[in-house]
Amino acid sequence: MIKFDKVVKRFGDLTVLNKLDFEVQRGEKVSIIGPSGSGKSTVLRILMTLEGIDGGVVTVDGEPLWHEKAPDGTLKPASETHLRKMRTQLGMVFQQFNLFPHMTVLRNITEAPVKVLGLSKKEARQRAEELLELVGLADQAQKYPGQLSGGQKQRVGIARALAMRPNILLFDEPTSALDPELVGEVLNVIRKLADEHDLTMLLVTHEMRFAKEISDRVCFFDRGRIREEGTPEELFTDPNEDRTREFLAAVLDEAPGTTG
Ligand SMILES: Nc1ncnc2c1ncn2[C@@H]1O[C@H](COP(=O)(O)OP(=O)(O)OP(=O)(O)O)[C@@H](O)[C@H]1O
Repeated sequence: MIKFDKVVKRFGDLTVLNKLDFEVQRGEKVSIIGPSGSGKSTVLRILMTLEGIDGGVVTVDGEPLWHEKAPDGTLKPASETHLRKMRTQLGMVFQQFNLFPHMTVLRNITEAPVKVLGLSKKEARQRAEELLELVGLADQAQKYPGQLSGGQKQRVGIARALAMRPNILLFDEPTSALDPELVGEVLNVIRKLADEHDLTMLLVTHEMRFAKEISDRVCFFDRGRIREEGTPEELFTDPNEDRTREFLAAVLDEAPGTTG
């Protein structure tokens, strides 16, 4: 469903992704863990077409994301039309929620389906109401984001991403801006999605216990490459690489209550 083939990403002199090879199968739930600055969020931002690439090819559901096939079969840089089309396959849940503060919860969720997918207001509203039910916020539709707790805002963020019916859902540290007592309610919603839907999910997280619980596979990122990957049992219980072991020891030591 997702393939990074020798992908290079630079910011000025800094090479953030260094010929990254990475794949996610359809329906797979994959977590990315790793030290700060290792390029985890950049992978999601590239998929969301928020950042371009400097080398290699990214493929989503068999089609190049940042390229288009020319008539002679070669790849040329993607047009805005191609990017817009590809973008509809992906939804993203952001660390800082990114809700529109001047719109009600309902409008936050209906806006893109109406504007981008061309749904009627009625259809979009019906879809939004179902999703608010799913995330446990059916009674908050007319509130503004400023009237909600962080956990509620993030659940709206999840409903908003799902309203576009993406095939792939990306989570960028969805609980790291939340007070500890609000983390659980957001993780419960993500857990429910993982259990009940065949969405492909890619999650960047510092919640080690959660990554262990919901992932089919965990990838340890270090300096723009996958240093080690495996099932949660393999990676958390018996990592092969010293670097993985050091990282896990440090994070598990730092916050045993949330990461253990
Ligand atoms: N727009 C940008 N301009 C310049 N440098 C950037 C930009 N975005 C990210 N970087 C740098 O790229 C590197 C990787 O960033 P990225 O956000 O992908 O890391 P990360 O692994 O998600 O880290 P964290 O866990 O702290 O969020 C960092 O050194 C960051 O400072």
